[in-house]
Amino acid sequence: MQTDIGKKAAGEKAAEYIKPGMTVGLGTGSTAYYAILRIGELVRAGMEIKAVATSEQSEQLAREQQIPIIPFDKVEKIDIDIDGADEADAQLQLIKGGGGALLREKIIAVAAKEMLVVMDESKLVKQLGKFPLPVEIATFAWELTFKQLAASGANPVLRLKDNNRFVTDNGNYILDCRYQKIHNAAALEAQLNSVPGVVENGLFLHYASKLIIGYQDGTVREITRPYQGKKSF
Ligand SMILES: O=C[C@H](O)[C@H](O)[C@H](O)COP(=O)(O)O
Repeated sequence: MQTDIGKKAAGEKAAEYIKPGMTVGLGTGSTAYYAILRIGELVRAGMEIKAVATSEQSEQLAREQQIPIIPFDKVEKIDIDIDGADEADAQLQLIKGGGGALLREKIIAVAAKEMLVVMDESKLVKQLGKFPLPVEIATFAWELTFKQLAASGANPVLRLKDNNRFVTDNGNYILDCRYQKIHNAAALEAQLNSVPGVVENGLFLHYASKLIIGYQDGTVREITRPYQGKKSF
């Protein structure tokens, strides 16, 4: 598939930032997939790193690739998190969670010193919001959480998979909220977080330090945010 050329280029480029001794956050999705494959090659060639995964799917792939996954009580730092995005703007604000991994992804992104976002060119937008914003919610009385979000103008849709309710790795549901355009992402994030039953939202506003954008001709472009003094723990 042609778009995979861009995803592959971005994923493989991100792996170049990994140095021996690092602890690496492994993202989720079809672009992070290529980064994990490349990291697997580096590990099998002798590079010593440790990793944590943002989903069960990525953890399984990492284990297949012989990437050492460490338990969270052994994590002393996370040097780099490499993850995909569903949308990103030039300010490095993101929508994530198209694959349902947003909660674990945000926990790792917050903990990491650097977050490298890998994506193909189709994900770069002027304004966030065309991609429906994933909001992870508790299953308890989810219908009431749904109504609260609907009343706030979120136009939520309960995510399904094979005609059943989609359930995240954490046992929650996802509401895909259709805003079309998000004018004030920070205000929206605060509003969503104030609704009881909302576990996490897919807005990642302050975490990415670099976008690595892959193009269909196999080239990449990087957009870097000035260092913000982010420390792991
Ligand atoms: O929940 C999934 C993640 O946020 C993914 O990183 C995001 O959906 C992008 O995935 P992909 O690279 O497959 O488009």
